[in-house]
Amino acid sequence: MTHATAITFGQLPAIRIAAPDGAQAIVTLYGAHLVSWTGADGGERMFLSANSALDGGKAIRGGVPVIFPQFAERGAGMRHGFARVSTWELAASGLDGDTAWAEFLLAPRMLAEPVRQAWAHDFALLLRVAVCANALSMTLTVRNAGGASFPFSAALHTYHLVPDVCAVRIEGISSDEISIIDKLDEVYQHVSGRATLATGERTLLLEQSGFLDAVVWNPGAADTAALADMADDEYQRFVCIEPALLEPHTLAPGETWTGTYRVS
Ligand SMILES: O=P(O)(O)OC[C@H]1O[C@@H](O)[C@H](O)[C@@H](O)[C@@H]1O
Repeated sequence: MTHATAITFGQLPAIRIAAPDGAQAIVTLYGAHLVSWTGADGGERMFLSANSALDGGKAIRGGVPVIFPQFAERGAGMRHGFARVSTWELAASGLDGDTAWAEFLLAPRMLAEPVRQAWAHDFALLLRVAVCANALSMTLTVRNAGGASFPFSAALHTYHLVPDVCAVRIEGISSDEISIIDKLDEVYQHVSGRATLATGERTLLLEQSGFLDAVVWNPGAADTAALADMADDEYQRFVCIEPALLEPHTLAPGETWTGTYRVS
């Protein structure tokens, strides 16, 4: 099996990244959206809603949406930014030892015209996705390719698959252990960058750098009922823990910012 294969996921062109040990990830070019991650042990680790659009008409509900250049409604632009609803390109792929990886690129020339006009900055976004054994690494790089500074926020909005959200325990993000009783939508600023997620099935180590903050989200029953792209009981099967850079970071011309994230 080659390490990066072009496939179709739903109706979307996608890349399957496969390591020799069996670890795999699938990333759609729409959004550079990781929609599946299986460890070498074969277990799926990402939630994807059964009701998600997979046709490029609406952001995918599940997996790892790339949030850029705006978080949620903290700004005048598109909710959670345009990166998750834009079509990226596969820039490169390879195998480093046992690790299979692929890099995805988004640049202004690839944006829909109204989107490009609404955020008229010259940038390059690069997302590197790598898998090996039971670890997933994602690195997001933002480069200012233009002549003027711009501010941005970013996040990797990870939907971790869990057997039962009530059994979830998260440590290392807040001074108290986090559990989910009902709806939770909480921002944690300046986190340590090292946390654990006990899913009830396994304990994952979550490591982040560059991303200074974390957001924990589960919509609970009431908000899920209002989400057209999520089945009513699906909130029970995921928790979002999102490495995030919430306070807009200003990049000068020629500068780059890098956020790293590893789940193992
Ligand atoms: O429905 P969206 O745009 O994908 O957003 C989902 C959630 O994303 C989270 O990051 C926000 O904190 C929530 O407030 C929001 O509801």
